[in-house]
Amino acid sequence: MNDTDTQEQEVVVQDTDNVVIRIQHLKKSFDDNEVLKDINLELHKGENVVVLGRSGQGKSVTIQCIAGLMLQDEGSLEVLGKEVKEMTRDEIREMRIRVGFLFQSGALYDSMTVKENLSFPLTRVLKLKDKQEIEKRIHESLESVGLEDAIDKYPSDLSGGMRKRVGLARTLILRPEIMLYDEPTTGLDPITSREISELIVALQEKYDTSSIIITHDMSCARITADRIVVMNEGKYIATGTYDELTRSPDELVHNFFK
Ligand SMILES: Nc1ncnc2c1ncn2[C@@H]1O[C@H](COP(=O)(O)OP(=O)(O)OP(=O)(O)O)[C@@H](O)[C@H]1O
Repeated sequence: MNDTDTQEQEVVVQDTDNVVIRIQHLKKSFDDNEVLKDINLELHKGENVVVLGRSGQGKSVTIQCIAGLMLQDEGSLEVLGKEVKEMTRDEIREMRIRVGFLFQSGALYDSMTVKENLSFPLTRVLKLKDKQEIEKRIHESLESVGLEDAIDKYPSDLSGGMRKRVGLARTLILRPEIMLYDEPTTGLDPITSREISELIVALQEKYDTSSIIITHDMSCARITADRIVVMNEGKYIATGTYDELTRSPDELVHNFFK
């Protein structure tokens, strides 16, 4: 092997280590509705990528494929070094612990208190039995979203922003390495939306997670994104920082930043 070969090999190894999600030529249709036509994306460790796109473009379908909730028709989707379609049931289960998914609704159980909502993933998913450990994790995760006082409340007693925070705490309690956010600020007023966006960044720094954030909220995109990809008609048509895309000559891209 000569010097050039060695250098090339080193570059490839570094790149692989750093990529936590790699999507190549992903395609997905529902009957004759071709939703994902050719999706390509690499999410690097510690990176926050925002996916922007008009309604119905397939942003949610993409993250549902990543989370193993939906199977693609074609293409490759590697999460934490493993091809999702080749994972066994146990591997999918393990992947869903390592990849946290925050749904638009926050998906809290209304009949349970905040504490019960948070202990649920610990006892059901992680099968933790140690009461002290469970209490410790619940307090830690509520503290990280600034909501320790809400521990005995029911979701119906909380504001929309507080419910989002509890949803975040419940996802983070499993200590995921990757976070998938489906429109985390939808339905919130601009100030609360800004607080949630800032919290996403603070938590990403605290727990060293990597994130994909789907949003229509340009303020959320500006605050959270290291990099933005713009999706249109089943493809990613542009990628760059918020500032770079603001200057894009492409009209479709530019329309988001007006
Ligand atoms: N399970 C499903 N069965 C059939 N069609 C589906 C299914 N899930 C999504 N679709 C279709 O895929 C397309 C993309 O939906 P998706 O929810 O991913 O869009 P989106 O870009 O996330 O939109 P929004 O921003 O409004 O949430 C839509 O036409 C939708 O009807």
